[in-house]
Amino acid sequence: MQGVNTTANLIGVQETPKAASQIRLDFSSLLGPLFFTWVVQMLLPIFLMQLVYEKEKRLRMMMKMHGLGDGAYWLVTYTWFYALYVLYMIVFIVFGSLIRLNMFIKNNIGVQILLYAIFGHNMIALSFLLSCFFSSAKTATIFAYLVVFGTGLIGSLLLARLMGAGFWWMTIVELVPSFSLFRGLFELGEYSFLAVYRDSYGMKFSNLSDPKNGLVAVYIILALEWWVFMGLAWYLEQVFASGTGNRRHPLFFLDRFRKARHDADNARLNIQAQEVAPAQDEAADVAAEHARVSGLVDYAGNPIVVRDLKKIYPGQDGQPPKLAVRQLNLAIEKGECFGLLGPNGAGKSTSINMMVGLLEPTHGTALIGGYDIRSDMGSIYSLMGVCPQHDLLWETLTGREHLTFYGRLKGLDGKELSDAVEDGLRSVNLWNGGVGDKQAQQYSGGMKRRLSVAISFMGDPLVAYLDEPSTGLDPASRRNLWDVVKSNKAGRAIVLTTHSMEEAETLCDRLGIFVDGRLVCIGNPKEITSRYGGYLVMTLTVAAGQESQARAFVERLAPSARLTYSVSSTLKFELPSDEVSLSGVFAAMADAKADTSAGRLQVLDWGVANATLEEVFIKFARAIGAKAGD
Ligand SMILES: Nc1ncnc2c1ncn2[C@@H]1O[C@H](COP(=O)(O)OP(=O)(O)OP(=O)(O)O)[C@@H](O)[C@H]1O
Repeated sequence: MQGVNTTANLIGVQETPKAASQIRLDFSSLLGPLFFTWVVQMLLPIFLMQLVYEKEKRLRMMMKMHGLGDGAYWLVTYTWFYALYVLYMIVFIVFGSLIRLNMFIKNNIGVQILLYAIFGHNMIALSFLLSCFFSSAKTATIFAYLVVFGTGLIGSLLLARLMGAGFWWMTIVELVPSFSLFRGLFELGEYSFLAVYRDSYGMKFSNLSDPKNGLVAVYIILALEWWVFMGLAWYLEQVFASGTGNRRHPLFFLDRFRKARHDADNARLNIQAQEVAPAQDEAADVAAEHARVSGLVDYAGNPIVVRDLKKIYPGQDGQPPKLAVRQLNLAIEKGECFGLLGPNGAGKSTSINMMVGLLEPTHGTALIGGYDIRSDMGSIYSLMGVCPQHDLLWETLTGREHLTFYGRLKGLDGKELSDAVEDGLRSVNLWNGGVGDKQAQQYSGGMKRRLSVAISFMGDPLVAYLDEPSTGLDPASRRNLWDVVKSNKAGRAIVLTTHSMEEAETLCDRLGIFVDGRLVCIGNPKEITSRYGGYLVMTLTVAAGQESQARAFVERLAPSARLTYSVSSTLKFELPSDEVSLSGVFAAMADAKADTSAGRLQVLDWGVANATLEEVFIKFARAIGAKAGD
């Protein structure tokens, strides 16, 4: 009986029915930590994607070359990210409170805001840090989503139980910021759950000192990590330099102490490089330019003065050091467009990269607007514009937005800025029909190229570098672009690299042909062709069957003439200039036409010209190729 009575007592509900009551189970408090860990971290993939995208597309480098220093970039990006995060969190908290989720309304709002505020800083710092390890925005985004969802699930399925037990080593687990966030949300959830159950208030500031409340540790961990992450991110960005420019030595912060060692390294490289590449004499025109540069005292009329610039890449895998630029001396005046020509691998990009601050010279320097590239790049960036070989554009920004952005970097503002943007769009034919207001991803290759050229002239820079500006353009677009360059020559120095001789002849006041790391000739296009061509090109069309007679005729004019082309009765010869002059050819042709004898050479058509720039270029490239093959 006793037993029955006990059972009856235990199931007393059956004996004396209990009054109906509401079940106070709060699901937002129980499941909240999982969902809220996901929601609060949802901006992490977006931040990381933007940071990696700007490195991947080399936009960081482009911004740097237009004057946006690393410090300013970090400050602007950080502030923008945090503003976005604050807005997002306001919506999150207001929405949660409006739908009366207990985690939001039972806990003190200050306690919650403090957690979200510190976590926001930590998350942005983490994005900067993670961005150092990725070179693809897609991979980085996928990774970040895995972190967001993975940490939420691990927290909910595994850690929640251990957190309640108060193990000391949970603090180590919480060094992972997402788990810290989870712990913080877990504590808020616990307090609000109990508050609902007891019909009381949730967590207040006074509860932070509760022995089992892990929120204080979370605050401290997140705040300390924020600084550690920022410091690490800054350091790794300098050392990895993935898409941001120069890669620095891991001990770069000891530069002052390393300088002597650094100079010794450069001196050693110099000696090694000289061993592999003996010095060669300069051509007369290159020597004259060298002497001109040495004699320059006032740089005002020469926005670019390059003195003894040399670049040696350290040898890798047992290879000797690579002497990429041997000794460049060059001065470019205001209003001058200087063309750098040369075969692939000649050292053009290396030279330009040193001038724009992307590479450190091994020896020598360049003065841009009077500022030294070794020490004053900050001042130089505001004086220069760059049109890189590949268009570095934000796919989702319009042409107008690009020009506005780069105009601002150059210090333009208000009406001056809007006028410069309008002029820029008009000058490159991106104004009509509202093309300038379309996103760059909708532009054709030619339009993107024209936009890149407009960017390089934004803010009226003293120096503009155009790296193969017309590559990939159709003939009409190319001519259009040439007009843009021509109309922007006044008042500035332009350095242009190109593989198109036509472009070089049309745009450049002077040219330098770069071969194997050195200038082999310098002068205006006409001078170069007449000086280095060294031969005339003669084309002759004669009556059928008179080909050998035509050859004999030309050999009488110039015994060393070389037949370069022959199709039916049309023949093309190279005549050495020291054997015959242009007037000599004209006189000989007049005699041949005046000849009325039987069996005379019947010339149906003929022409003679100096060698072209292309022929001179090929001659230099071949000479070096032959030397390399020796
Ligand atoms: N980081 C590097 N390390 C070692 N060697 C390099 C490095 N960058 C370039 N080089 C070498 O230096 C030489 C000059 O290269 P550079 O890119 O300046 O030539 P370029 O004239 O610009 O060629 P292109 O017309 O193809 O752009 C080449 O032999 C190249 O292989």
